[in-house]
Amino acid sequence: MQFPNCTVVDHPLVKHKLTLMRRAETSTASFRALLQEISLLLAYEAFRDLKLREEEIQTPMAKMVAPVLEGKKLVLVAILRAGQGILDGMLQLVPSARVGHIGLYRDPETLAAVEYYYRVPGQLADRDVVVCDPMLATGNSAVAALSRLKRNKPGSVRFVCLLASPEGLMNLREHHPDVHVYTAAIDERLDEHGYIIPGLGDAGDRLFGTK
Ligand SMILES: O=P(O)(O)OC[C@H]1O[C@H](OP(=O)(O)OP(=O)(O)O)[C@H](O)[C@@H]1O
Ligand SMILES: O=c1cc[nH]c(=O)[nH]1
Ligand SMILES: [Mg+2]
Repeated sequence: MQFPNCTVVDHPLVKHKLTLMRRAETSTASFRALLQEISLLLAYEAFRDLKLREEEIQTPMAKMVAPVLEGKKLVLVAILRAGQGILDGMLQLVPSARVGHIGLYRDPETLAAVEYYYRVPGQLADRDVVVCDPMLATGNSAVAALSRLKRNKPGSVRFVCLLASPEGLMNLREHHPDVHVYTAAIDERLDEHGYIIPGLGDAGDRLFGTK
C-alpha cells in the first residue's frame, strides 16, 4: 500500500535499532536509550526541508557567507507519555527548540483519545511544529492532538513516530491531509485491541517500566 502522506526512514541504523526495540526481552534502560538514538535519526530526515538563510561569519581564516536556520525557533510537541522519549532524542539535535506537551490516553474500550493535559508555547504562527509519539495505531491520539494544536494556528506541522499502522496513516490522512508523517516502519495491521502487529507492545509501559 502506498501512503503519500508518509516517509519511511529506512536507514540501516534505524532498522537495526528498531529491531532491538521490538524484542520482548529488551530492558527498559535499553529501550529508552534506543528510542533516543533512533529519534535523532528520524529528526535528521524530518528536518531535511528546513529553510536556511545566509549569514556573514568570520572563521579563524577568513570571512564567508554561511547558511544558518531561518525563522523562529522550532516547536517540538510530545504526546504524553511515550512521546517524551522521542522528544528527548530530538532535543539533542535542536536543543534550542521550544517544547510543548499534550497529555492523552487511549480509552481501552472505545480506543478514543482522552485529553488530560495541554501546554504548548504561545504564538505558534510562523513556527514549524513537530508532534512526536512513537506509536500511530488507530491514529485517534494523533488526530486529536493535531486538531487541538491547530486551534493555536501553527505555521506548519509534521508528525514523527516510530511505528505506524496502515489504519493510523489513513485516519491521519483523512483528518489532517496537510500533516506529513515520518516513521521508522509501517507495520502490518492492528489487533482487536488496537495494538500494532507485530509492533513492540505498549510504548509507554516499555519506556517507563510500568506494568
Ligand atoms: O493511535 P492510537 O490508537 O491513538 O494509539 C497510540 C497512542 O497509544 C499510546 O499511548 P497510551 O494511550 O498507551 O498512553 P501512554 O503513552 O500514557 O501509555 C501511544 O503512545 C499513542 O499516544
Ligand atoms: O501497539 C500499540 C498501540 C497503541 N499504543 C502502544 O503503545 N502500542
Ligand atoms: Mg500506553
